[in-house]
Amino acid sequence: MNLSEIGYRRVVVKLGTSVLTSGSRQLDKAHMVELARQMASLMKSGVEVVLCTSGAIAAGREHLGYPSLPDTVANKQLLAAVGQGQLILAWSQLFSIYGLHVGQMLLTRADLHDRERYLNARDSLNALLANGIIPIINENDAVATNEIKVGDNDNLSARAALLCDADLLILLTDQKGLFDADPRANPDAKLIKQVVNIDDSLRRLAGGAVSGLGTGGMATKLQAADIARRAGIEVVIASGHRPRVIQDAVCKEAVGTHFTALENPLESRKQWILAGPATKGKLVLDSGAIVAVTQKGRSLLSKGIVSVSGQFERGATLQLVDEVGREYARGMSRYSAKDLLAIAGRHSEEIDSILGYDYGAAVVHRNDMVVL
Ligand SMILES: Nc1ncnc2c1ncn2[C@@H]1O[C@H](COP(=O)(O)OP(=O)(O)O)[C@@H](O)[C@H]1O
Ligand SMILES: N[C@@H](CCC(=O)OP(=O)(O)O)C(=O)O
Repeated sequence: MNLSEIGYRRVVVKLGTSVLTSGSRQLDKAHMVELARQMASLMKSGVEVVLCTSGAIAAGREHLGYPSLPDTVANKQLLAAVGQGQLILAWSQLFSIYGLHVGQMLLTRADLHDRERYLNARDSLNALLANGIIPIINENDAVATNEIKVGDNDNLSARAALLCDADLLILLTDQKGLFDADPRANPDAKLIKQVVNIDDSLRRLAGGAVSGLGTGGMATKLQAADIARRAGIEVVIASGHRPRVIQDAVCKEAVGTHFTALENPLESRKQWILAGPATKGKLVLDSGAIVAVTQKGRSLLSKGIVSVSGQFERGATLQLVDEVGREYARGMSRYSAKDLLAIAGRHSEEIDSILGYDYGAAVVHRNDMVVL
């Protein structure tokens, strides 16, 4: 099957501890290599893959010989700190069999909420993918306190899917998908193949049960599915041990539980820009830039900026106005006010020599802009 005809460009695959350990106390490398093979084959067919992997705590326990440590946050951080190195080493070795490099990204909630860090994380992800390198994401457990923790990798993978503008999120676990009751407690539970609406009755089915080493159970997978499908991303929950599971999910075969996406991503991003944080400043555009932005669907370049007002950092939402103050568009700035004061009216190619760095030619990228 020709994957480009299927239409998925970018896929986030989340692997739970239950999949990586196959229910044992150690990383099941024989199984991990098979998952790496499937992901590598997608990359070679032109579908970009972002891997969100759990397993650091399990790998840390294994590496230290299963120490009997009290169940405290600090000890989990200790295990994650030891295990993350082992985990990324394993993935790096397994993907190298297929000629692929990996890049590690350890994130926390704080990185995804702060607009500047969000943009930086997004740029790193895109840079890795643009160079054919698989981004491997996990929560930065060793530094994350409860306030800044996402807390579970299901939610983290959904946020990563939004971050990289994926069109499919695959959550792999130790069950065939979402059942109408916890299959561990109810052997007669039935697989739900299609979900079009996530409501309280569905959330009740997800219960609170968690596999031996997992975090959150189906409840966090449903939260993740809801976040992703509201942003226009399709979601599949399936068994990480089903043969060809990743490839089949990408080929739209009936695999596990499929969640229909609600809206298209652009609409949802527009809503975020309009309903998100208050605007922090204004950019006055010249007439050419106004035509480019409002009629030609272009990004805003520094050349078309006449003046800058407000104090803001990279990532702030700004109003794009004309010389009499009429607002034409709103969008997220890739440069701070200080940077923009220096580069306004200048050609994009000069940015690096003026600032000593550059975040790309677009000051407000098309994808981060709403034309009013
Ligand atoms: N309705 C349900 N359908 C499927 N699994 C459920 C359901 N309710 C609870 N679960 C539990 O969720 C567990 C998977 O979550 P978790 O242990 O966090 O795995 P992972 O490590 O893959 O994230 C399953 O082993 C299962 O017992
Ligand atoms: N960040 C932790 C995993 C947290 C988590 O959500 O685990 P899981 O439910 O197995 O996906 C780790 O690497 O051990």
